[in-house]
Amino acid sequence: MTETAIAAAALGKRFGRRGGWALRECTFRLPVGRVCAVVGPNGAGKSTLLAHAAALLAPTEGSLTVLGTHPAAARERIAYVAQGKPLYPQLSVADTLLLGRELNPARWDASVAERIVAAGDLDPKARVRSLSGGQRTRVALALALGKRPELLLLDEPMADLDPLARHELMGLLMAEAAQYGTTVVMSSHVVAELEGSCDYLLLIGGGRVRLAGDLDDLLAAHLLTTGPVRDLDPHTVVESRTTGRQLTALIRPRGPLPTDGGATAPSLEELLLAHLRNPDAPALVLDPARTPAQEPAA
Ligand SMILES: Nc1ncnc2c1ncn2[C@@H]1O[C@H](COP(=O)(O)OP(=O)(O)OP(=O)(O)O)[C@@H](O)[C@H]1O
Repeated sequence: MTETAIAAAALGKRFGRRGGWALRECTFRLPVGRVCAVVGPNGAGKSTLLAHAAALLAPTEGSLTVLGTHPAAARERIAYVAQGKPLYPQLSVADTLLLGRELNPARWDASVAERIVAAGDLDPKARVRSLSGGQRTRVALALALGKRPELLLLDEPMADLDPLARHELMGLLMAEAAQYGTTVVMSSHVVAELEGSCDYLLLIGGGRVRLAGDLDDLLAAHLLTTGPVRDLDPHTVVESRTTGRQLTALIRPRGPLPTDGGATAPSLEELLLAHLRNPDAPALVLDPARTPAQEPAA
């Protein structure tokens, strides 16, 4: 079994010859068995990246391998829940699960799929077209998890679920992933949804990788410092703000810190917001094979 779930090397995608680049020079590696959050502003390229991993799009330049092979060759071992949760509207819930079984005869786990559907009080005879957005999400997740995938790709999976359903399905997702060692790659805008469930982070901005690596390593590579206004050299500054004579900054320390101020580890939200507010901050891509990882030149 391969150790790498997804490896991108200088991956670039351009829609049409004259279109802009949706992804550019994306290089990162996601080890298997991790729960990876894909984060970034609207239009950053998250869905485009997930669609490449699901073999629905081909790179314009560079390459992407999934579970050690070409994405198309890994299709059987992958489940993908796209943003619009496409399902057959005319099929009933029960027939949708039946189709899941027929399409995945060697892998299908009816018990998990039926458990997910039953927990939502869905009538198995109800047609998919009659379901609410959140109920459709539940069926799409049942179909995806019933496949017992090695890699589960979820594009904003929880967006239309109510808080209770979100909590329940995230818990179930994490339990399934832990039990079967499933790699989960999940795009989301909701930091609270990611905190406590994801252990790997991929932040994309403007089609480029801004942060990639083990979440704890990325958090440990940053410090939130406060103190008198000063030159922050030689540290890498992601964001700095001055209030009166006080300077607050999110930095990647390089060498000793000044002793006349405070420094705390940032939360995931502080890390993300600082990078989102400062799209020109240098990227940090940590190679999972190397610890401590080196920060590439900006
Ligand atoms: N089929 C397409 N044809 C042309 N341009 C596209 C197509 N799909 C995506 N794009 C463009 O590629 C860029 C990235 O889009 P993508 O949907 O991957 O972003 P995203 O990060 O998933 O955004 P959101 O958070 O809004 O879902 C955008 O500029 C978008 O307009």
